[in-house]
Amino acid sequence: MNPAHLQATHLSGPVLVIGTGLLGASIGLGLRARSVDVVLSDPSPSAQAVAQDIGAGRALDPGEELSPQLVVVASPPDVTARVVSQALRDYPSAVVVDIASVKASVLSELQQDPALEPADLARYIGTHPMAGREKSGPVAARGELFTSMPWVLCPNEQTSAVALKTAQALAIDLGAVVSKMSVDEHDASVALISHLPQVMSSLLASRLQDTEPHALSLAGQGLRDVTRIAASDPALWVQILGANAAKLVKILYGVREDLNRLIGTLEHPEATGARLDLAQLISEGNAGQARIPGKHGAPPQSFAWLTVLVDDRPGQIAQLLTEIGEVGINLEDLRLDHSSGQDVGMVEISVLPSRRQELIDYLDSHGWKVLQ
Ligand SMILES: NC(=O)C1=CN([C@@H]2O[C@H](COP(=O)(O)OP(=O)(O)OC[C@H]3O[C@@H](n4cnc5c(N)ncnc54)[C@H](O)[C@@H]3O)[C@@H](O)[C@H]2O)C=CC1
Ligand SMILES: O=C(O)C(=O)Cc1ccc(O)cc1
Repeated sequence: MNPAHLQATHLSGPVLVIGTGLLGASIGLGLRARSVDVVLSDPSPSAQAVAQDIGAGRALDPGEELSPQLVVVASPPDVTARVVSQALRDYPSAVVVDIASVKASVLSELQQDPALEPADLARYIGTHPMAGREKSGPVAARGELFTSMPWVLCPNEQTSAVALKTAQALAIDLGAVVSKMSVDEHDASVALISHLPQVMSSLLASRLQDTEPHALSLAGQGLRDVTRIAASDPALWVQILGANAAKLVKILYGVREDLNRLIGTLEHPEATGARLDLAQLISEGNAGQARIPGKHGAPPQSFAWLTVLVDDRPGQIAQLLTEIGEVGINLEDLRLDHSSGQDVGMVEISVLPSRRQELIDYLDSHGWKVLQ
């Protein structure tokens, strides 16, 4: 559901970002690129200093009385309600948003906070940018993190039109695609779309801990695809999974059933119907995967991949991208890989299927080695 009835506006600032880790510093960088005045605050002096050094915003000037248009709380989920509550009281004319990965627990803590009046909650709106990385801290921050990524707004019953509009302006200024949901709809959705992938990735990657190096040396892109987020921060995920346990466990009951069925099939692979069961498993996966939307929330789009071999020396990839730009073909996605033990890199490129052959012919004729 898109809040299309709300006219898009931009932030005027100042914006105070509390919590200057990966997300807070990325928001600061993105807003600074639009020349919005961003003030940073973090209880960790090093997180604050790094965020300032990378250009995500400035410190409060000594003696400055800040009156922010917007406060963005980007702290860990378990302290988020407390930080929001303090911000609502410290800045009585500001809109306050948080970006924590879970929404119902934060709202319920705020609704039970005796220090807040119902009117305070009119200036608060929970939000969640569905963009991040498996790394944390401001060093990993990127101003473009939110470009074309979903950003969910979860207004509460009291949220004012101004608060909703200001949160929408934040997401739009950072290039995100805005949608609106209740906190329960949000938490049920992310249990499947974000929290299940995290636990499945962690479960799978944990199997690799004691694997022999000769087996690991065979690792290809498939394993990398499904284990990237297994490198995520345990401290953050303990909080996310704990806060959304009830919604996630319902999905895991279904996964357990499917897993039991698969184990039963594989224990007797020659039994009648076993092959059909396996085909069904893979086909059902095909059907689910095909439903994942493309960029900008567009309908699922399958792109065609090709692989280009490049020498492992500086400037090669930049040169390749420049040449692809010159032929006017839009890159939909890009992955880099290295052949173990060789001085070559592999650049995997995805483009619209209708442009794939044209790009292969162009790159071939310009001396690139294309693997099809
Ligand atoms: N990591 C990700 O990919 C995503 C994270 N989020 C949410 O964004 C929020 C921040 O996550 P990250 O930036 O990844 O974490 P991070 O660990 O990189 O940064 C968190 C920052 O909050 C600061 N902090 C700790 N206690 C605080 C307090 N009481 N008051 C103010 N700041 C405090 C820390 O010093 C740290 O600099 C979390 O609520 C998370 O659920 C949302 C979308 C994606
Ligand atoms: O790294 C990725 O691809 C992620 O999906 C990261 C992420 C982590 C937590 C969120 O609440 C949202 C996104």
